[in-house]
Amino acid sequence: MGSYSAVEVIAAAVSGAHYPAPDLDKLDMKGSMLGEEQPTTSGMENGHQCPFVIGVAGGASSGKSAVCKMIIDQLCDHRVVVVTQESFYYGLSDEELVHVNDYNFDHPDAFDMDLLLSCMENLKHGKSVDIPNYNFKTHKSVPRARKVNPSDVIILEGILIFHDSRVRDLMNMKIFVDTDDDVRLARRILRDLEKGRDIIPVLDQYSKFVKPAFEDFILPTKKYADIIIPRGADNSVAIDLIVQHIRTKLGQNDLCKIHPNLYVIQTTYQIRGMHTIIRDAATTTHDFIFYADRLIRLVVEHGLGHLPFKEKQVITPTGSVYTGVDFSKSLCGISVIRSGESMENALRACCKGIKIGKILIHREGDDGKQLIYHNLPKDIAKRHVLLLDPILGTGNSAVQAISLLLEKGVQESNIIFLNLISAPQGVHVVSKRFPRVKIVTSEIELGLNDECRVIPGMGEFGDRYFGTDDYQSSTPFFGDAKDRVRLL
Ligand SMILES: Nc1ncnc2c1ncn2[C@@H]1O[C@H](COP(=O)(O)OP(=O)(O)O)[C@@H](O)[C@H]1O
Ligand SMILES: Nc1ccn([C@@H]2O[C@H](COP(=O)(O)O)[C@@H](O)[C@H]2O)c(=O)n1
Ligand SMILES: [Mg+2]
Repeated sequence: MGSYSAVEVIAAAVSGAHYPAPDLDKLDMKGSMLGEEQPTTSGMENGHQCPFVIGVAGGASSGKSAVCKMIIDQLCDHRVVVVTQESFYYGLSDEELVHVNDYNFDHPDAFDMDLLLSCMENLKHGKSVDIPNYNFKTHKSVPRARKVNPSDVIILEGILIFHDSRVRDLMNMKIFVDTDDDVRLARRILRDLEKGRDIIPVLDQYSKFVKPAFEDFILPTKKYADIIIPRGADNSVAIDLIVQHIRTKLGQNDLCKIHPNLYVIQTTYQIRGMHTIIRDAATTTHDFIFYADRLIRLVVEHGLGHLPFKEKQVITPTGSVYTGVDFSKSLCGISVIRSGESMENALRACCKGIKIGKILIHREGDDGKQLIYHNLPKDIAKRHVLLLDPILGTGNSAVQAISLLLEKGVQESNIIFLNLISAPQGVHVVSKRFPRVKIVTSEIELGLNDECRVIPGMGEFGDRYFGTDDYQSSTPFFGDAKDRVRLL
């Protein structure tokens, strides 16, 4: 079969859109092409900020490069660099070149992993590196190395990038692109024929080396993946979730460094999944309450972990001594009416019989706030206070509420402000004014829009939780929600 007709036949067999694979060796942050040295503009050298390292593994032609390109495109406001394992192929000796068809490019020994590791360690420590420039036609590294400067995100991509545990250990997130064998073979044939190779040696290489190496070395590394992406670049939902996770990590690291009293609970895909539901405008009141309650409970538990404790010993039913801790008893909750009231049940569920006071702050225009009502425990000055409000936006309500608590004699360091989402602006305002107040949140937002609303946000929390929003007003109320609405 001539190569032209083979291409035609195979092209017809490969379904779906054709994603032009970027030349990742030449691709750098924000999709720009490399070649020239990049300027280093971040605070890497001073104070060295550790980059977020993502490993992307998968069979040859599974779509690793296409997935990387999608991640880079979506992370457009962060500096991203891609390092491909292919750059670290050992060059072939003259002897090996004569028998190139017998050379196994899919075996772990084909790569100089020590050099890859040292480049990665330097990048992680904020140093620029020279990445070899491998040529697929000559099977040798060409002299002009690629200079790569440290970045916010480093993507390490390659068929066997999870094979070496030393390299795996450098990764903050491991992705395996899981694409059907036939699709990978079809894409590979197309790609190699386009490169000018002949079909017979391409198929020979596949059956002799590529397929066995996939089964023996690549597929067994799938177990190390944190995320497995079926269908590669076609799976935009998986890629969106990955990008959101990276954004959260990058954003929250910076903010937590600036504000040591900001605590963002460790994210998991459960937590991201719950956020996805409660942020979705189409979510019913019933589901909104259910998932908001689950998240609130996590935030409350985390907040309680910041309370002081005394060591306590107990005798277990086996007669042994268990040395544990005793919870702080001088505690109360204060909810900011009305959305903060949604957090009261979780607090009561965690702290039996806890006193909960209330503060009502009226919003005047976009940033003016007026305190119009409060009902606080009389002995509040002696207590640790868990201040409850699910959304920290501009920080104006929080400042009003915390100012009142301080007026009543509460010590600043005894206040823990619990919320579900925090805008960086609000965190700055509260932390600057009250540096000893702890803020515990489950996600940091992108920011505020022109109307001072949190984005991406989740809309008017109180309305969505108590079922009084227009969008969901026709939704029937269920159990707790109905009672809570009536209580208002
Ligand atoms: N989802 C997809 N649908 C169709 N073609 C794809 C898709 N993902 C990748 N391709 C094509 O398959 C080939 C191999 O993709 P690439 O991303 O380079 O894979 P890898 O980096 O894993 O070898 C490229 O020609 C690319 O255009
Ligand atoms: N000189 C070479 C070097 C490597 N290969 C093949 O490339 C594949 C890995 O690259 P992907 O982008 O597809 O992950 C691997 O299967 C090698 O066989 C080659 O053909 N020639
Ligand atoms: Mg590739």
